[in-house]
Amino acid sequence: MSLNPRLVKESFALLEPDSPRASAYFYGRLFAEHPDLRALFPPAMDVQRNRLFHALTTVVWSLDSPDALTTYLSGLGRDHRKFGVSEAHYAAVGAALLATLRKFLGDRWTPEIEESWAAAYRIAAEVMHGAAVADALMAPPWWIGEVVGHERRGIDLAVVTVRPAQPLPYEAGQHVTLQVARWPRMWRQYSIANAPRADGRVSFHVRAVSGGWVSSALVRDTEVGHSVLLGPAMGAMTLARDSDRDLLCVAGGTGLAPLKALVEQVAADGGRRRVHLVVGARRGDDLYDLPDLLRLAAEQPWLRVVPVVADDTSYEGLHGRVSDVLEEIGDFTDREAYVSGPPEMVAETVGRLSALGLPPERVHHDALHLEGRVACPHLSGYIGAGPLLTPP
Ligand SMILES: NC(=O)C1=CN([C@@H]2O[C@H](COP(=O)(O)OP(=O)(O)OC[C@H]3O[C@@H](n4cnc5c(N)ncnc54)[C@H](O)[C@@H]3O)[C@@H](O)[C@H]2O)C=CC1
Repeated sequence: MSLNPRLVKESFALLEPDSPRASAYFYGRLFAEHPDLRALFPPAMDVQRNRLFHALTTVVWSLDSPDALTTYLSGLGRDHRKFGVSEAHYAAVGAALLATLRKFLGDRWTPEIEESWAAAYRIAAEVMHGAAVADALMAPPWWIGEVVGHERRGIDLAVVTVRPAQPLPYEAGQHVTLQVARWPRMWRQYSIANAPRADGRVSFHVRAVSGGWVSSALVRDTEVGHSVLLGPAMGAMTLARDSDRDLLCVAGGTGLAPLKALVEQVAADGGRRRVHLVVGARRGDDLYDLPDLLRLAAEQPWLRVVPVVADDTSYEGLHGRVSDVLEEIGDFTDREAYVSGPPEMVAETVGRLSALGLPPERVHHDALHLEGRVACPHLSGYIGAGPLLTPP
């Protein structure tokens, strides 16, 4: 069986307009044929449905970038260990996926397209399963963590610090999935907001969003001493090892978390790169971490923090959306850029940086999609709840 990336992409583009119905059909068929698999997923499947298509989009559009695809799928495979996914599950998901594509493409489905999808799926499943097997030799499927800090920084925002019971390996800029005792099987993604610390503690910036069960529980019902579960670290928005360029970090809201981790990493590496950290918020009082950032900037001559507020005329400082003020702040064309925040803000900022002349390989982003947020089709990343494509 051979893989033709063009056929996979073209046929997937035909399916995209029908993605909500196709996703519902996929899960319906999967659970009808394998009722035992239902127990791996959370009771509410809304986030899950987006998640499947987001992951498929990432895989399909990365078919021509084998390294990025392998990194993504390996992370996914390691992450799926926490669901107790087995090799047989991969086969069940593969069959349901092909059945879904066949049904929704109708007479546009050809034996060549089927062959290409089967090959793509087989390769993806092998990478995910292989990474999971290798990971099982050295790491647990999930980590138990004790909440050791809980700071309310606003009506709907908290900085939550957790100490994992065992060492949790990660790099600055990565994210993990997190589960609270109150909502079993409901995993949500959060970036770790600090560079690795000697005592292993990890901090998260959490905004309680409407309809966000896990984020609300973390902000409103979590106290020091509570336990949470953490999945393995994932994501490629880490410091580019082969570059010593100065950095431009552009944050929107709690998207600040991974960028703060990168800033701390630059400090841990000796502060040899200049960093401009542009921090966007809707209102002045949404700049929930500004005192800490300004303290860091006062200590570190290589760091400049630029707060920007979009919707608050009483704010005494720079006004606008982060994507619109970059040119005013400086010329960043020779820098390595990192962008994190709401999907629309990431898309706008990435577009603006490209228009300003930054080549795409120097613009890093890792669109996270937390509860209640809609995926931005051309950005990579994946949503975290139950198993995804569960495994192939
Ligand atoms: N908590 C975490 O660990 C992480 C969160 N994120 C994402 O960051 C986002 C944070 O949400 P909130 O704190 O509620 O932020 P928010 O919705 O209050 O927005 C923050 C900033 O983004 C700007 N913005 C919004 N829409 C824009 C657009 N279309 N173009 C340009 N700028 C725009 C706003 O002007 C503001 O400066 C969420 O989407 C979350 O998924 C991303 C990475 C990590």
